[in-house]
Amino acid sequence: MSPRVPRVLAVAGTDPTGGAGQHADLKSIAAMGGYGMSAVTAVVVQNTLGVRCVHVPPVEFLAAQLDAVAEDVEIDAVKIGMLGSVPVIETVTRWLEDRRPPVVVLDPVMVATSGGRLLEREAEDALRAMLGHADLVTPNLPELAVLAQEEIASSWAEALAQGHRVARAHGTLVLVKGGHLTGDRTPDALVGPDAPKPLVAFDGARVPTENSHGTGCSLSSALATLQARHGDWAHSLRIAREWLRGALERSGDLAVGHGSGPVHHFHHVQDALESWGAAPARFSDELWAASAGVRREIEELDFVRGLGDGRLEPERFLAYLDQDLQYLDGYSRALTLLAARAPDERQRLFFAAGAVSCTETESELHRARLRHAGPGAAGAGPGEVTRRYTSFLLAATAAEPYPVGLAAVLPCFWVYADVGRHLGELAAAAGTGEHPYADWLATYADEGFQEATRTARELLDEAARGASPAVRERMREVFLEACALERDFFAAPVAAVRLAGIDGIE
Ligand SMILES: Nc1ncnc2c1ncn2[C@@H]1O[C@H](COP(=O)(O)OP(=O)(O)OP(=O)(O)O)[C@@H](O)[C@H]1O
Ligand SMILES: Cc1ncc(CO)c(N)n1
Repeated sequence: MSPRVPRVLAVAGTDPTGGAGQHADLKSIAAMGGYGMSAVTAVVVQNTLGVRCVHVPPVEFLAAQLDAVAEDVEIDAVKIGMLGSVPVIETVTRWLEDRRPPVVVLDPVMVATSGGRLLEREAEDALRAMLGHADLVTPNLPELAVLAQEEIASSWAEALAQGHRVARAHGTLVLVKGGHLTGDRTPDALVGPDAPKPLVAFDGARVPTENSHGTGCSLSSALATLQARHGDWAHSLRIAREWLRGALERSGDLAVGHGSGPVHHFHHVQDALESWGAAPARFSDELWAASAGVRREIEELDFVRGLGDGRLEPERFLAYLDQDLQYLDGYSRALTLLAARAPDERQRLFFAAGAVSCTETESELHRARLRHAGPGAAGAGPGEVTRRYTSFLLAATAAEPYPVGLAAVLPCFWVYADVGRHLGELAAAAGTGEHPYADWLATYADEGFQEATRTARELLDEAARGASPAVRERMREVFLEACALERDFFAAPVAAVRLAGIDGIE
């Protein structure tokens, strides 16, 4: 009877960044409902950018690991990955001869996705000689060519024919994988020794991502696990492919490394966690936490305290409003640029509406105040911080990737909404009588503004999910830069008024 939770052993090398090798195997085995175990063949110093060096422990040590597992645990399937050298191949072969588990999947690892050899060239013959021990061999196209001792197939039809020659020569099943084909399809097919026609073939559109570190390891260990449970290779391949597609599509949820990143092995578990009410980890939460220091500095500014308790001198407030009006002009243009670049109608409308509201509602409030204060209240041109902040916004929204533009405009929503909420509390605490800035405070504490802030945050999280690690890093930088500019902006009117030497301020 097939075990409900198959016990699957990965015999493979390591990847300290967790995306390939036995780390990917253990995650994939667990993701497919198996119990994962691992014996180390080689300790590999690598990351998502490349392989740095390889240490092969004495083979006696590997043999002892294999025996320790087999003497204690009934192994339902084994997945063999990186072997590296002839003595390692011979050790694993001897173990298979003695204690072969019912399912053996061999991924003939030769070169990492990131480049870097993982099999010595002189070990290729020994690896070929081992193929007959496997039920299924899962080479990528360059590995298939080495096994066939032929040129790399340049079309899918050639790859299938080559797969059949390897299957026939070694009496095993071969999974011919199209991951290395050029073009937008990634077909996979199972080819047996008896006929060139595949036993089963699947096709699918290539997932547009650079995050393919460890896909081969992940697919082969998922297949070993599913096969131990179902005993049907075609069915196992169908499920494994569907899962791997999700793992590739959701790889952007992970922010791991600067090169070809890992796939998200547990994307389905993340969905389950969210459906159980576990708070999803949001990229915006990370950014918010990183900005805590700057936000504290904002709350401690004289200007902000005075605005909250109503004691702020009117001159300071007018100097601030004057700059804010000019700032809003730039901000509105930045939102318009984002609207033009938005990938869908919802986002386009959101930013276009934001641009309108900025110019009409908020600016009107400012103008009314400035008019009320009489001639001379409006200063000359934009101050240094106003100029710096608006130039930064326009550059980010016009010339950087769209998600980076989103990160640049978000603090103006979010920090303001947060300061507005904080000011509301200060105003309530100050309590008595008419608050001189009540109408102004109300705009930012307003539910409509808070709602717009929530939407802008959701859009940023959505964009971050599809972004590369490099773009996410840039989003983080730009978000923090915008928060620092918010702080400088709140601090500027005091500085400017001081510089102008207006009486009664110091
Ligand atoms: N961008 C992609 N979109 C969809 N499927 C992909 C993509 N990249 C890889 N795959 C699938 O992943 C599986 C393994 O791919 P591939 O042939 O590239 O393995 P590999 O080179 O052995 O991987 P690695 O060396 O990274 O472990 C195949 O089923 C392939 O179709
Ligand atoms: C240890 C190990 N095995 C396999 C691969 C192939 O991706 C890798 N990069 N590292």
